Amino acid sequence: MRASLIQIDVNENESLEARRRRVTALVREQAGADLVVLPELWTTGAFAYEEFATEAEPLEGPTFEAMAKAAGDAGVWLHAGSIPERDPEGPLYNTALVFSPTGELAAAYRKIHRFGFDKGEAVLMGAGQDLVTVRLPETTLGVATCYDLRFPELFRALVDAGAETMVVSAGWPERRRAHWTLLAKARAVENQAFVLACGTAGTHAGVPQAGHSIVVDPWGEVLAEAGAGEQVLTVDLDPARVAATREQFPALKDRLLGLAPPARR
Ligand SMILES: O=C(O)CCC(=O)C(=O)O
Repeated sequence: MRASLIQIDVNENESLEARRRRVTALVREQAGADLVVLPELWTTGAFAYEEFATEAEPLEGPTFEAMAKAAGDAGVWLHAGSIPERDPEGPLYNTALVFSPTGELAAAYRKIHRFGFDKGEAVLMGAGQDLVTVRLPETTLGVATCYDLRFPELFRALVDAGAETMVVSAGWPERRRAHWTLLAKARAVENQAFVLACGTAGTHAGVPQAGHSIVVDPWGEVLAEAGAGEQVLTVDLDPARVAATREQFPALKDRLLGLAPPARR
């Protein structure tokens, strides 16, 4: 299975429309991949709090339309990162979109853990409630967004829901890059799953971004890691490694604390 993570440079020198056009072209260029992943809130930037309300889109807005078409044109599964979603009957949400290779919406995931403590996303957006997994022919994706990476219980719940490949789209800041790398590896090792973590490059709203998108295998080995700038990180994965690792080192079967055991394969 070939995955391409597109680590987009998000900065204020480029208009949202220009970036959407550029990203659409980049996705189309990934024809031949099985899965393409984009970062969190790449239209506005994850720290551009003032723009969340002004640039929020209905679920099926311009970014949805562009990404659905790009997925269909390229014939790839596309985790299109997230958008600030305007729910006509509720608050804004930080919503990730996943499209099938025919351009159909396969899943929408509203970020559960909002970042900012008492400001920013934590007060400007509503919290999602639902876990999201997506069945691909080769693997089952577990979907998470940025700050979610700090909450191992979410990933364990995704394992219980059948996830084998955790896809994390993010706008992670440079000053906590060490946490990003460490947590991506930890989530892979503890869940014996692939982790595909795609962040942004550049600086927006005065916050330099970490870049360093990373792909970790179920044994915790780093298969690929991006640098700081805009980059397409392409990697070939063997999805059978998940079952093999869980079989050879069956730590998930030793869970206690009253949690449901993982389904046996
Ligand atoms: O947890 C962190 O350090 C960064 C989280 C974040 O930037 C986000 O969720 O948007």
